[in-house]
Amino acid sequence: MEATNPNPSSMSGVAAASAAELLCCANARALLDSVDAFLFDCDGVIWKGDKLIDGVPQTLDMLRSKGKKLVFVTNNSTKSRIQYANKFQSLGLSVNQDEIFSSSFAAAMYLKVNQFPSHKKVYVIGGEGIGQELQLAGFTALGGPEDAEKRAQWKSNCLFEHDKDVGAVVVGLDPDINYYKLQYATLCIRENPGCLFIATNRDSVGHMTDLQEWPGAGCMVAAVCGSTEQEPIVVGKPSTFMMDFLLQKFNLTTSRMCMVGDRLDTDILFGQNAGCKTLLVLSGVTTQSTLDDPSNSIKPDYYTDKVSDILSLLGE
Ligand SMILES: O=C(O)COP(=O)(O)O
Ligand SMILES: [Mg+2]
Repeated sequence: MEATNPNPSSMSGVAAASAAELLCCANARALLDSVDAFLFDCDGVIWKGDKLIDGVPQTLDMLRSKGKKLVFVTNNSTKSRIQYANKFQSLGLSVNQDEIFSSSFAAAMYLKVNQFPSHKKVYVIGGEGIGQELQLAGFTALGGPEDAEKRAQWKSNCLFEHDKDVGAVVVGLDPDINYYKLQYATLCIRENPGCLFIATNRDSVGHMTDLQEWPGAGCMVAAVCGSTEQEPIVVGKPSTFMMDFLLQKFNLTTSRMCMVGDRLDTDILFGQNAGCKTLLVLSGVTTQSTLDDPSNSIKPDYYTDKVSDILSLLGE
């Protein structure tokens, strides 16, 4: 089975030439006038864990009232699109499932567009969201939350069995990762001929709760890279794989879109890779000093503290 990396160049980093501009009244107005759609990252932009960031509902309402299309693109794979729609609703935001693009959905769509055979199975290191999206796409998922309590046994004359029909391993954020899952995924990738290794994303850390950052999917992916000595196909940001779905769904032009995110190496690079305008918010994992550090080559077009600055700067 052949499958290609959806966007190999995206991992190398694309440096924007000019320095980021602080968002102000004048450029906020110009930005609003020059785009038809805003793509929002979620963790660190819309919410932190289960806590909404101040001013988000009013800002989204204002943008919608001006006829802007709003789309939500998250690398957090723990939920499916249906589960995300419920989360938005529980936070008082009315967002349709069709407006949400999660890396869990991207993993299932990657298999679909690459015609992954339906008789093959997918082993998952990750949360419920990946399994749900795989099922909705007609695939059989193994592992995930079901293997949360399993223990690998080191006993002589005892072979760790794995399913030879697993044709892909998907690795995402998994708070219940364990040695059993690592052995399972490793055997599939190393021993099942042609088995794909797909990563939902490689974020180093994220605001899984409102008060602090936690290890992201990058560390789960790194564990499997370590044991298999293979590099994964990454379907989440900064790969533009999800962008293709988004553009198919909504009739949008990338140069008239603005990606709003809190990470440089995923969100801002994703926006730049696709040819969108980019706005970094400092309400998540990136600090002003990281942005300004001479070693940082990823410069957004604009930056500001938080999403609701758009509202206040426009005097709405
Ligand atoms: O939680 C993560 O790993 C990243 O999620 P985000 O893309 O919504 O910021
Ligand atoms: Mg984020």
